Amino acid sequence: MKRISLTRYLVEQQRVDGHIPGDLRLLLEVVARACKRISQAVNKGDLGEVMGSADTENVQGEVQKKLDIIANEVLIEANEWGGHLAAMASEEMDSIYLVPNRYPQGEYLLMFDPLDGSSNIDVNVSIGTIFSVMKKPEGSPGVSEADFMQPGSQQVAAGYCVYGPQTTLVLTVGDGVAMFTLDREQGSFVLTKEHVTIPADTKEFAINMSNMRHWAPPVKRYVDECLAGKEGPRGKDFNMRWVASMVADVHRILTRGGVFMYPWDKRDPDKPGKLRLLYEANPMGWLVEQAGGAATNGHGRILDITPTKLHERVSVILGSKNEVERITAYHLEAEAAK
Ligand SMILES: O=P(O)(O)OC[C@H]1O[C@](O)(COP(=O)(O)O)[C@@H](O)[C@@H]1O
Ligand SMILES: [Mg+2]
Ligand SMILES: [Mg+2]
Repeated sequence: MKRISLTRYLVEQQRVDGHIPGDLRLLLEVVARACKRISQAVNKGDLGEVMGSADTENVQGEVQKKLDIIANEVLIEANEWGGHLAAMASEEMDSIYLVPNRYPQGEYLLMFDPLDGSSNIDVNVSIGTIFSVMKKPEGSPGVSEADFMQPGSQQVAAGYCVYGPQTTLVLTVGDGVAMFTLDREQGSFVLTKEHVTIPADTKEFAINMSNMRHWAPPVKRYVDECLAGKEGPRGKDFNMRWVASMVADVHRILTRGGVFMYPWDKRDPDKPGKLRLLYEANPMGWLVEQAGGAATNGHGRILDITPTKLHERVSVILGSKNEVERITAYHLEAEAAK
């Protein structure tokens, strides 16, 4: 099979298909380079100074791991000087990061979860980086947090890099989903899957079952029906998986189908969900849609939500289309019955 590098794939997206402008291509190459560096740090594990807690908290009150901070710094350092970006936003930073004046200013906004699945770092289970790219709204002078308040449908690129047994970068620029495996000897990402497609039906669901007693009735109804198996209303047995790293759970769904849920629950009723809209739900939602799946918050399409704050949280249901539609219909039915 002909080896196609990420660089070549992106050049083809730019030149042959005209899908992306040159500066977006260069920006994506920089993000990929940063992911390679994060992958190296992850692989060092206990041999490097990368494991354990940093004994600090992020703006969301979560204890930061050393790797959360390292990954955040790697992404900023790699991206701030290239001239493609206006600003960045990250799970690990309270407010937006403006490209310093000493560097050329670009027109793109980059959002990222530098290290997703933090609780899995110390136990050597797959973790990853999630990213989303949008354009600064036209005509807006300077750059401010308001520029980031665009629905996910405005994304021009989105992806993640999963650091597992293999390091795999998964990308969409609106022309389907492609996967690139890191060839560690060559130091380059090589195209290993194109036109990724999620089957519309599945027999596998992913949810943190320990929260069952807190779920809303439509979520409980769906999972109860799955658990009832062949003898239940679905007439088939279901399997369950929960890695507790969204990147790894979504990667499985892009690879073999399934449905992933991190729904609203009544532990903290004012919080719409656990996952963040701008740098977790939006990029994953778009990837899943580009692979033929669906992504909703139980009520409507995630990509249609206009955010009101940088670290906005959202309820997430994504994956195989027919299952996501079923769970969303259960929510809408419950609402209509109120
Ligand atoms: O520990 P829980 O409740 O199962 O939550 C797991 C979820 O939290 C996350 O780890 C949140 O991401 P961060 O590690 O980036 O905060 C998701 O990746 C994952 O799906
Ligand atoms: Mg995360
Ligand atoms: Mg994180």
